[in-house]
Amino acid sequence: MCHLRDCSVCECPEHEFPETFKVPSGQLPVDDLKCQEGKPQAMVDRTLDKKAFRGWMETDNPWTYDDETDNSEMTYVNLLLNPERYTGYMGPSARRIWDTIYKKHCLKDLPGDASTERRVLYKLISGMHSSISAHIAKEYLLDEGKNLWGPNPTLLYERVLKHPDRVRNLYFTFLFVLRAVTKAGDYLSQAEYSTMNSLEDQNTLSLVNQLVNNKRLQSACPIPFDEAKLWKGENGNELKSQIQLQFRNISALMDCVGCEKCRLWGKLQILGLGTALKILFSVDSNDLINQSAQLQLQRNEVIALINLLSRLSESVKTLHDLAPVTKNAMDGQIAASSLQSL
Ligand SMILES: Cc1cc2nc3c(=O)[nH]c(=O)nc-3n(C[C@H](O)[C@H](O)[C@H](O)COP(=O)(O)OP(=O)(O)OC[C@H]3O[C@@H](n4cnc5c(N)ncnc54)[C@H](O)[C@@H]3O)c2cc1C
Repeated sequence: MCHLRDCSVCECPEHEFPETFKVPSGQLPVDDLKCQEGKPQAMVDRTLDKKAFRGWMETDNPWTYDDETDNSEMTYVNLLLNPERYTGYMGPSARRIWDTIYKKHCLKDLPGDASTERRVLYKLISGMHSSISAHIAKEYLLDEGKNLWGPNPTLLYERVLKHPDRVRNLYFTFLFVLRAVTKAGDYLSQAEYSTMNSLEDQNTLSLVNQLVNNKRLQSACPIPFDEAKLWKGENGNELKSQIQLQFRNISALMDCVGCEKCRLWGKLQILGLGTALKILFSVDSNDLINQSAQLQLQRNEVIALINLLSRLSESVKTLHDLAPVTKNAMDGQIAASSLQSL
């Protein structure tokens, strides 16, 4: 389905796996009574303290297809070595995935009276789609023989810039995810970023704090998205269950993406969106006291959320950087075709 080597994912060699993330084979789970010989005093005290972050949990996310907990088939990949860019994945297989998402899951051609919530789901998927297209356009294989990579402004124009709704949806998704990250700010700034590499871990924590406590960002965009307005209708809960099911189906569909690297980024970004949905719609915004107590995230969810925000913000920047170049290129093409038709 993909004709390029660039479609494959390079996994981290064994020695690069963070020690703390390794699951030793054959080890009994910590709460297995057999390994504590049935002694109650040997049980781990799991009382939760008042801090926002209370250790990594394996809590179910109602928005995602549940395979994000550690299992033996999981491996570690360095995302920096596997950038999201052009892979050559296209044609009927890729088209079928997008079509299934939009058509089967009733996201496209929404009737005029479709609920705001359904529109939100459509915009989130469309925004993520625009972002994927922007990354393909930013790093495109211009000459396969020479292995020459660079921007492809025409592709960006055709797939994103020419469609103002796709641009708007990218901004919408960016703001939605930004709101989720800032709402979970307390939790994220207390999470354990422990990989046994103390320098990297300190750096990660410092970067997370800079992001969630960024004064310029807070004043420029105090409430990027107001989630309190949703699910207020008569059938709010029923609608939420329906939309959760739709999103879970979309999340499961990511396993069918026939290009390894696209699947990696597709799954990661859908998990990031599912995490944003969980933060915004599983935590009561009015209950400030219990807000942090209600939130439980898995390590993979945090990784996916932050990476999704990074992808979306890079895509917004790509649009800004390439839009003028694109305009010149398109003006040139239009001028050339007008000359031809004279
Ligand atoms: C999950 C996933 C991840 C992928 N990741 C990569 C990748 O990393 N690298 C790579 O090279 N390819 C990737 N692909 C393939 C890529 O997205 C395209 O499918 C492929 O490049 C062919 O593009 P296309 O021009 O046929 O249009 P597509 O992007 O396939 O779009 C199909 C149709 O969807 C509609 N559409 C397009 N954009 C939007 C939007 N923003 N909002 C609403 N509707 C829209 C249009 O009707 C369009 O004709 C991925 C595909 C999937 C499903």
